[in-house]
Amino acid sequence: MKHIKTYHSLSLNTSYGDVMIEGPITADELKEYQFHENLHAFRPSSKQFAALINIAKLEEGRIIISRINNVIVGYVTFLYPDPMERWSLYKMEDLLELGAIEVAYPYRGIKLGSYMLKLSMMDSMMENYIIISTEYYWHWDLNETKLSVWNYRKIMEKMMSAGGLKPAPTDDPEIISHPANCLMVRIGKNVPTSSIERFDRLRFLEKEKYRSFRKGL
Ligand SMILES: CC(=O)SCCNC(=O)CCNC(=O)[C@H](O)C(C)(C)COP(=O)(O)OP(=O)(O)OC[C@H]1O[C@@H](n2cnc3c(N)ncnc32)[C@H](O)[C@@H]1OP(=O)(O)O
Repeated sequence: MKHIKTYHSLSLNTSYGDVMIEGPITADELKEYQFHENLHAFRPSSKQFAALINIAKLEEGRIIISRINNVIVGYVTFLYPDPMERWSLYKMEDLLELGAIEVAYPYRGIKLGSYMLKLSMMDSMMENYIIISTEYYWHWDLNETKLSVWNYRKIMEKMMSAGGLKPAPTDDPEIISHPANCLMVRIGKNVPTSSIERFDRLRFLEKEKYRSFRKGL
């Protein structure tokens, strides 16, 4: 599969001034910018910036950013699921994971997350992918926001729906270990039925396992 990346951008007028939402951004372009020090929800900001640069270099990797002048204040990543994870079991070339989305603390609640997802889907290539996002409440910034898991889950659902991702059932043990966790999915218009069927099996691997135990019964 050829992963064609087409750049899109939009400018948002906010109380913090104009914010440029743009991407997919190349690794060289990323290196031209500063990374806001408050982008540390997943790991220290310098390490996260280095991770983003590496993702941008991947053939399938996509980085969409929110930028004020030359400072990156938000980002979203798309790449193949981690080879250690269930979602890479069938090595589906048309299955991408929304790996992480983050907006620096002072700039939250002004729709940057929603707009980054909207912009991500403007590239018609995204219609060729199944996009997943695994939502685990232990990845959420409950400390800084002081929100309950359920209110945080509401934010995630609203924001993800801006990119067309919707909660979808699965029997993944980690996801079903807490009712606020969920799998979010967007199936592009050009995804073939064979991929959708393979993805359905992937969502319900436990069922598959029991079916194979029953062989001959
Ligand atoms: C796959 C993963 O990455 S899971 C982990 C997700 N990332 C994190 O938790 C990292 C820390 N959190 C963040 O960076 C941000 O809070 C994000 C990325 C979750 C949300 O980004 P934002 O730009 O603030 O989201 P955005 O402004 O688009 O808000 C989406 C909706 O939630 C609402 N919302 C956002 N923050 C709050 C809040 N603190 N309280 C109540 N509602 C809120 C918005 O009003 C909006 O609702 P609306 O569409 O009805 O107006």
